Amino acid sequence: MVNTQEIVIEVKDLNFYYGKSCALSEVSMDILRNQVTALIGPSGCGKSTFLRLFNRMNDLILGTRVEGKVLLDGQDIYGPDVDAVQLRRRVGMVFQKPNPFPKTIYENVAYGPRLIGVKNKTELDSLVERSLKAAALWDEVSDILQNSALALSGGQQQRLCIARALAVQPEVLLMDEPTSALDPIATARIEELVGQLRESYTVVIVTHNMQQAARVSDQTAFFYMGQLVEKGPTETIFTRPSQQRTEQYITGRFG
Ligand SMILES: Nc1ncnc2c1ncn2[C@@H]1O[C@H](COP(=O)(O)OP(=O)(O)OP(=O)(O)O)[C@@H](O)[C@H]1O
Repeated sequence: MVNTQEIVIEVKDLNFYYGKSCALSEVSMDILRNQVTALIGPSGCGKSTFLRLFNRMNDLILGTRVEGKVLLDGQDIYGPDVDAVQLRRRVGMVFQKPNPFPKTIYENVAYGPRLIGVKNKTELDSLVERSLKAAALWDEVSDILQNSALALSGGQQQRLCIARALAVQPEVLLMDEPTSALDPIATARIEELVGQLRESYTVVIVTHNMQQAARVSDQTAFFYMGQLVEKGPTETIFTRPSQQRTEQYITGRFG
């Protein structure tokens, strides 16, 4: 039985800067294992910046600076001895627009495992199958694994990107508006998939769509102008938020 109150990521007194501009201020938050946490808030409030802290993607942007701590399983991921490439194996990411490599479906999923040294064909085949099954794509592609990934539909490409992220067996999966480029049917499939992923992974998802946050997440965090206004069980945030600003946002009074 999974302990759903176990903390996987702990953020403490975090400030984040793009040059001199402070994008996140004094944020402290726990992310619970095997739960889906949604990050919501108006455009520019810092959701994506916050998400990208967890796999140090912001490091790739020149002039950025982090103060405070981000602990993954108790280890400071901004510590001097942390290898960001290793970290990104443990904390996978899926982006707004599906971005498969211009390779076969099989190669897209096998890419990560190959990079970390999996060479055995049987082992690779089984990892590819397992990852595609976990991403709810196997039934649609098992006969066409050698076809180009670019020939798949947008929704299938996004599930392939999820399979690619899962293939290196991460602990945490970050999703930055993963359905914003998809039609309603493809969106519904990804939402259903997110619900299944929580059984094996911890998911943190940025979404502009409040109905989506309400449908898929266990926990919701509301950000406003670089600050965490409040975070709690999704049902509570959407029915009895403790802050007036949260209520105004979720009832559509500002966006
Ligand atoms: N690469 C960057 N360089 C400088 N400032 C940035 C950069 N990326 C984001 N910002 C600024 O940081 C703040 C937070 O941006 P962020 O993209 O995290 O917000 P967001 O809530 O995800 O917005 P959206 O919902 O529009 O994607 C904004 O003021 C934005 O202009």
